[in-house]
Amino acid sequence: MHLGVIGYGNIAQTLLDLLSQPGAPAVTRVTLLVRPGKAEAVAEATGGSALPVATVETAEALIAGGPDLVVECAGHAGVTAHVTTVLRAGIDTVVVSIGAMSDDALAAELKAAAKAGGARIVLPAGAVGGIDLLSSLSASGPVEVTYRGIKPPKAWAGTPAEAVADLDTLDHALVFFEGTAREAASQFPKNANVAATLALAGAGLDATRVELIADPAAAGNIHAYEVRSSVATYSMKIENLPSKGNAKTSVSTIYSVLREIRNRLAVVAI
Ligand SMILES: NC(=O)C1=CN([C@@H]2O[C@H](COP(=O)(O)OP(=O)(O)OC[C@H]3O[C@@H](n4cnc5c(N)ncnc54)[C@H](OP(=O)(O)O)[C@@H]3O)[C@@H](O)[C@H]2O)C=CC1
Ligand SMILES: O=C([O-])CC(=O)C(=O)O
Repeated sequence: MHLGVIGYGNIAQTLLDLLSQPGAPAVTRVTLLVRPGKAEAVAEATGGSALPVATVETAEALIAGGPDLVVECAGHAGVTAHVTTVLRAGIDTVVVSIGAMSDDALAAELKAAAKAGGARIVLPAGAVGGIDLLSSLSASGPVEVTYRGIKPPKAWAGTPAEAVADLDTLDHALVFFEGTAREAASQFPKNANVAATLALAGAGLDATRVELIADPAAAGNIHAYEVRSSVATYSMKIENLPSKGNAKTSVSTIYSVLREIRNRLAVVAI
């Protein structure tokens, strides 16, 4: 597989490492799409990689190389800037920054581009689990979903949480946001992609209730949610290890991307 990757931050860097390990999915080369002016530095940084890595600065250059699959891990701005072009070129794209789909106009544009190009938008489970069951249940009738995203205070740095609390001195768990998944995804683009994932799999962006919590005692990034439907009721709590390179992003997100790649190449997809 020739893999295209949009962004070269925490997720992309670790993904490249994982793809270079023995037993990794059979990705034979990678093209990275980075911000204008950064290609040379990134090419230097990836020079020692076990995989051949090319670095480009435009979506046009990315698609010209003919990748078999593209993974977006460049935040909501990266989705807006590049994914439409990739989909219109007929290349399936794994969109990690799922919260970008909470913008109805952008979501419609992405879907239209995918349809025109004959490509698919793949939304990975990311840092959460149970999306298969939730998506299945949503076909059975109404589902009720309540989600709580709990992270240590430092993971909320640079977000509107700072207006509500002093994150450096917070000594108790604080619910600083209550609202819908759509509101959470747009106000916390680096922290509430899970809320959007649950919403898109289940009750929708305006019906999925979300609480966001800063908790100095949190054991990592915690995603907890309850689902009620006529067919099944379940609850889930995931305690995720934060990434070394970005405390906001759980390591499991990167393995979820790896799973999407593995399933594209495997005889048995699971
Ligand atoms: N679905 C899920 O469960 C999860 C989703 N996410 C999403 O994944 C995103 C990436 O996470 P992570 O890797 O940890 O974040 P990082 O901030 O470490 O990396 C993002 C990278 O994307 C680059 N970038 C931004 N805009 C563009 C652009 N227009 N073109 C090319 N590159 C661009 C950034 O460059 P620069 O530094 O120059 O801005 C940065 O290097 C998060 O922002 C979040 O939206 C994260 C965790 C879980
Ligand atoms: O990685 C995580 O734990 C979740 C996350 O940042 C998000 O939902 O955007």
